[in-house]
Amino acid sequence: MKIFSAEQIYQADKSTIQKEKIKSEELMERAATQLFEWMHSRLRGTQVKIQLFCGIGNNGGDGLVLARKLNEHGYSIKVYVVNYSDKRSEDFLLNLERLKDGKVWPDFINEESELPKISPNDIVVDAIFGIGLNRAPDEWVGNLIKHINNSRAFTLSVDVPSGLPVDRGPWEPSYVINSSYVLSFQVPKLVFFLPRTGVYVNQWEILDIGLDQDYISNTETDFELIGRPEVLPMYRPRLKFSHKGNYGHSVIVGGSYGKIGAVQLAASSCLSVGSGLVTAFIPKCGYNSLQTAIPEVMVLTGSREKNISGIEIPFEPSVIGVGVGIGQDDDTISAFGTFLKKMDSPMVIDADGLNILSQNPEMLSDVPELSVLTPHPKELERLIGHWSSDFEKLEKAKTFAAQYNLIVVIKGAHTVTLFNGKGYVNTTGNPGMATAGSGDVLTGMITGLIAQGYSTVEASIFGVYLHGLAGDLAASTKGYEALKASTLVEHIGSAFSELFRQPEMEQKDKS
Ligand SMILES: NC(=O)C1=CN([C@@H]2O[C@H](COP(=O)(O)OP(=O)(O)OC[C@H]3O[C@@H](n4cnc5c(N)ncnc54)[C@H](O)[C@@H]3O)[C@@H](O)[C@H]2O)[C@@H](O)CC1
Ligand SMILES: [K+]
Repeated sequence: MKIFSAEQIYQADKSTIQKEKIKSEELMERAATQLFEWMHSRLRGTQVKIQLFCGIGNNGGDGLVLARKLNEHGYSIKVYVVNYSDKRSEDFLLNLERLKDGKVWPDFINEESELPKISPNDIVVDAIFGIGLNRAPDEWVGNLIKHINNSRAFTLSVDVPSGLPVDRGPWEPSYVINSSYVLSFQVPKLVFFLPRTGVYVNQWEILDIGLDQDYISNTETDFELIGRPEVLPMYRPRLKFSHKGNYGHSVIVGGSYGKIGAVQLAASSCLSVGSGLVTAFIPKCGYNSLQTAIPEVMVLTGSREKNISGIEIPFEPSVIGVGVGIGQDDDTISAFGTFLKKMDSPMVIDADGLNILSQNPEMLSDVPELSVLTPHPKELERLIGHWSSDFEKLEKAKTFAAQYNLIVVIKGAHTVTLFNGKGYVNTTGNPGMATAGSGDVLTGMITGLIAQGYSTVEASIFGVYLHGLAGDLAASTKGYEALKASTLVEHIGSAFSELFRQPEMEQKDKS
């Protein structure tokens, strides 16, 4: 699903209005009807107190239309207009009159007003600011937002949490609504998925308000949300008359004394994702344990006992995954540098492989083009330097990826794969996956997909999605805390099956 910028959303809005020859107030009515139906289907007339806080723009207008509909259906409502400016939008004013026609008189809140009482049992509708926010809210509006957050009431945000800009970080982090649920119009917003801004969004859902489909499908976006519909077409089915030679020979280079497990995890996940053959290249100390742990994996060792000091692979591998558990011994660093110079087909680089690159940036130009780098935030910072917001991080990482023609996979709650100026935002995974070895599994999976003929960018997007899905399936039986990286590997098979599972038909109760 495409992730639009605020500007593109306004454009989609305009294009819908022109094409359908409707007025903007009709689009607002349509949007707010969706909001109302969402609430009504859940509340079914329950007499809970609903407090609606509406700004003076179109987000506030949506709130007023919702208030009118809730009132018409007998809900117990209280409407506040957060009067932060006298530049009221036309559709806001129109709907204010319509609300009054229904005998609902909103209270106007301004700088001097007392903060209204909100009980934890109330429902708050947050329609103060939408995507039009373009500067920090005034202090008194910020205080109202803090007051709503402190109330612990269930807070339903219209389109976006108020105070959260969609194309940058917030000016003042405490002046943003902590939403229990965001009902966002038509398209998801990038800020929902980034670590510093996603914290304001507990749950979100998209409401389809019928914006112009031609505009949506013909418009290129900088970011895309990756779910099942996006990865399914990437899947390459295994053929009946195929043999292991059709699915590539992966090599995992890594390991050092005490860190052979990293290679074990990467190699076994590489096999489980379907690589035809897997060879591990490790220092001698890991030979017995690795051969014993995974009989399917072939093992080559270097000349040293505890670390890698030279990398010789006596055949032409389909792809190489390098760096897991490799350590940063001086000889390992120079062996890695020589290896990069020698190789010209893309590889997957992780962990200490990345740390070596950040400490020896001259090696970056030897990394084969279209290789995949899989940093977690600390490793990324070592590579590209410090950032002050998620947006700056993404820009810097994009520039870095473009400079060396690489794919950069920024690991996190919503892993973002960056390639060719575009970001692919993953939707699978859970906090149980924040555990030792989880990244080694991802490296093995991406490597194993490349071995089978997936392009390096597809392998990254698909691998990240499957890795998260395996984690979600593992968490459904193990919970978060007990989830180990090896459990992830065990669930790779079910993750593939899950991709093709048809949603169960709803059973109709005939009794
Ligand atoms: N295309 C869509 O998706 C639709 C959008 N609609 C709604 O329209 C919203 C956008 O409406 P608007 O463009 O009117 O903007 P907002 O309602 O988000 O903000 C209102 C106005 O306040 C001003 N403002 C911005 N920051 C401020 C600040 N810190 N202090 C004081 N004033 C500030 C700006 O002039 C802004 O236009 C969306 O979020 C959505 O809720 C819906 O009505 C219908 C369709
Ligand atoms: K809002």
